[in-house]
Amino acid sequence: MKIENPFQLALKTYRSVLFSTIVFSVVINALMFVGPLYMLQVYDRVLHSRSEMTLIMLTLIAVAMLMVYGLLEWLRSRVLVRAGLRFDQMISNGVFTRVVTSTLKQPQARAEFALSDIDRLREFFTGSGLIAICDVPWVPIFLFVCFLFHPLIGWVATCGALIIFALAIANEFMTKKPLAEAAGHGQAAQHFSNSTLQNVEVIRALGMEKSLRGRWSAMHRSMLEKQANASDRAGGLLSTSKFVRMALQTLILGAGAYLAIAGEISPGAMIAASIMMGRALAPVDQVVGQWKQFVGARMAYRRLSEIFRQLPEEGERTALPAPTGNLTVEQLIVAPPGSRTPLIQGVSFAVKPGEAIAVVGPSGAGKSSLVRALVGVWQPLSGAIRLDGAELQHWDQDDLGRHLGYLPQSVELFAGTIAENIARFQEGVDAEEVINAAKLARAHQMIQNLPDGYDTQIGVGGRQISGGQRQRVGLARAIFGSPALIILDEPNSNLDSEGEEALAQAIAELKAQGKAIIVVSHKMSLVALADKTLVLAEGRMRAFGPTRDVLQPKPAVAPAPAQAQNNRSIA
Ligand SMILES: Nc1ncnc2c1ncn2[C@@H]1O[C@H](COP(=O)(O)OP(=O)(O)OP(=O)(O)O)[C@@H](O)[C@H]1O
Repeated sequence: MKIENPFQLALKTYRSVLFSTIVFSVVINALMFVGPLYMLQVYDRVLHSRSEMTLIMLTLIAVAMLMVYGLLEWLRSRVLVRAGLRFDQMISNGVFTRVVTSTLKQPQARAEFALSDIDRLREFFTGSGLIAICDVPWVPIFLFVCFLFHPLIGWVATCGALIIFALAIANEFMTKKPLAEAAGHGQAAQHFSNSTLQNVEVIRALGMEKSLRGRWSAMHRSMLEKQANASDRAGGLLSTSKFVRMALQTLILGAGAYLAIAGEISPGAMIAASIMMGRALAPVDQVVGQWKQFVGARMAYRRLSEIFRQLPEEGERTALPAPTGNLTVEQLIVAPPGSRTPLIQGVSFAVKPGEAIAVVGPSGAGKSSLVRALVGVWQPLSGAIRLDGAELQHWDQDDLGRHLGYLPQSVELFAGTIAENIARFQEGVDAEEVINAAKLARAHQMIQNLPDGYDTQIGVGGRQISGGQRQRVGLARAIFGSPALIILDEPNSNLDSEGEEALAQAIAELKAQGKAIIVVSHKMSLVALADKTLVLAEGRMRAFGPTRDVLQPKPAVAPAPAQAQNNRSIA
């Protein structure tokens, strides 16, 4: 049996809403007859009989029915808005997860726009777009009534509706391509500006503003040109359809007057026919007016279907017992997402609880690439990474994350307070847990010295604290929740000697607690703490064994004792 994804399920639940929208639309459209019927009665009956009582009664009935009409419109919009919220609730988490996964797997795919696609689709469903479509089936009914008045009136109205519809189709064909291109250029420009603005300080300091602005403005201009192209094409058609609508109102009254003079219809029918034609053309007009929204919603629907198709729902994974920190890596080959060119080739090693391993090697050796695979961010091309015997892919990613401590090279903190960052933004976390992690990371005192302590807002990317402070908070975040395996990618790159000393103490304490630790570092002070060392060069494992054995016999890697100061660099 084919399992439906959350998007298909959400669309399915929308069907019942669609049904009630159709029911509402039926009654609302039936009430559209109130206006023409009222005019017919007033012109052909009341004006002849001059009965004020009849006029008052008719008017009261008409007003009462129009009140029902207003009430139903209000109810319909309430039902749709609520359904829209439900639709959003059903898919937004799924979309967010897929955007994260897709961005990891194919960063160039710009999956983040799927998040605004949810709004676009919801707005279409809850706004006038869907209502316009539900009203379209009424067009033939209203036209039929026009024919009942007189075939000539029916034909004028039908031709009018056909011309307006044909203009809308022509509009779609002529603007589809430039509008899609404009959307593509617009997204590229937005993506570029979003990522560029994250580095405003460098832009200003290095005088890069002009060149980057030039790049952005070229993308922005391309979007505008395509949009202008679409608007140019649509402009002529829009004014033609406006003219057609106005001309039709005149023509129908003219045709009605002609038929009234000829005695074929009553003057009341002439006015009623004009109103009826207005009703018949209204949904056509609405569909034409909503066309852009409709096209946008269709594109959003396609993109969302695609992202759900490409990244199917992952079945519930069997919950594995908490790991002790036994990591084994076997013949690992790793390539970055979307590539088959390996950056890591044939790496094998193991780390046990209570053991620390240092990963060393020159710049570009593949140390961070290895770490990305070890934390499950990059998938191995072949080989295996096992945590307590279970391959990383067999873990639920969130579950795995709780047992992993990871400090990336660039730290990557998020806008929020220090406490929120240390607690990995989990809700309902005990403050003591946060403080314990900070104490273990030797960051407690530093945090206390900040203006608002643990409640200090650190801004986007943690820019409001220093690089060294970021690294200490990042370490506290890595060890929050007492993970079994802790992987630190150059954790001391921004630390002063006091910070390095604190880091060494933290690592020693974590080791004593039985944590398995992997540290990437260029600094001897940290490598010396490791029980074993893995030497990487050009993505390959050059050596692996007890730190003393790996570093001592090779003077090229471990300099002579006279130079072996704590802070010297290796590799
Ligand atoms: N996302 C990526 N896509 C393609 N190639 C990448 C990607 N990330 C890294 N590389 C390449 O992989 C190689 C290893 O990079 P990596 O960051 O793993 O090195 P490293 O040993 O951590 O270096 P450093 O000590 O300077 O941090 C480099 O040649 C780099 O260009």
